[in-house]
Amino acid sequence: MKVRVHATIANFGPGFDVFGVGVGKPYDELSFKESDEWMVRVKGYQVPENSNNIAIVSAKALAAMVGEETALEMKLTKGIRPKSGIGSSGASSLAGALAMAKVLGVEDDEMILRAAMEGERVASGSVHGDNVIPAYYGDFTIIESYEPLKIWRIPVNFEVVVVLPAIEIPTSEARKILPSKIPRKDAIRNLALAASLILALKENDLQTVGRLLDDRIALPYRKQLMQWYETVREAALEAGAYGFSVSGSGPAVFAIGEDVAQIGKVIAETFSGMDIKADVYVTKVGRGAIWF
Ligand SMILES: Nc1ncnc2c1ncn2[C@@H]1O[C@H](COP(=O)(O)OP(=O)(O)O)[C@@H](O)[C@H]1O
Ligand SMILES: N[C@@H](CCOP(=O)(O)O)C(=O)O
Repeated sequence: MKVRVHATIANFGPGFDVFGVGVGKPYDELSFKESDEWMVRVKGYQVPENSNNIAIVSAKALAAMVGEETALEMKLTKGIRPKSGIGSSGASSLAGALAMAKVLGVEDDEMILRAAMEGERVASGSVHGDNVIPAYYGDFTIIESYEPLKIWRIPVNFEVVVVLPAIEIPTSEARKILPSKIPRKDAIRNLALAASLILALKENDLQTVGRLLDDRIALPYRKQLMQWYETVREAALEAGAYGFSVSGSGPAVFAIGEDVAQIGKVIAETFSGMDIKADVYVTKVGRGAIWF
């Protein structure tokens, strides 16, 4: 049995820790079977091949929730680079939870998601569901609350380009640098951007969605980790992007527009001009986890 879990764009502009959406590539794939002892083998990007692998962490969390001590033998094909900003830890966490759910016959969405978030807790030092939740559903998701877990879903299916520069930004580091308080005017601005973006999304008005891809909660502070941000953003907009922003905690960036392939090419060329190699993923949003 195999499960494929796609990358995600968390935050999606003004929705820090609340908005997220699944994208078609890259993705992790996990094959698994019940076993007498825990084992994970990894191909692709290197992550731990022991109990520190968060696919094991979340699989164990799900088994514990139902009082089982089942172990799995897993083979992880790691297609999403860690410390990328496109939900690498979230994808593997969800894959592990889904694997255990399949073996134990658990179909409760909330249980699977909460188990997956335990993997995120280990990877990033805090529980945030804005990778695992959109990775599960694929839809554009809005997390209203965690207790109780209340999620709003907006089906989406538009083109996006994700560009991943050869830079690493651990999510944990990108969260540590955030202030515990922000100016009221910035909170109000983000409220306005987020509410307006949801309405534009519901109307499939992508030009307006693009215009609203700003953020005053995390981006102003994280730019210190991405000195290149404004240069790349300007190049994307000049290439015709409706909007551009950082994916998750970065360094991956994304853009929407008429010709996302051309926009992605220009973004990669801009990085290249700074001697930074970048991978370009021209894909679509709205891709959730799939069994095959
Ligand atoms: N299966 C896994 N997939 C991704 N990261 C893993 C996995 N197992 C352990 N890790 C560790 O979790 C951390 C994930 O880093 P993080 O910055 O959260 O990635 P991302 O921002 O891409 O989600 C890394 O230190 C990585 O080595
Ligand atoms: N809301 C989180 C999202 C982290 O996403 P990742 O893909 O960088 O792990 C944050 O901004 O810290």
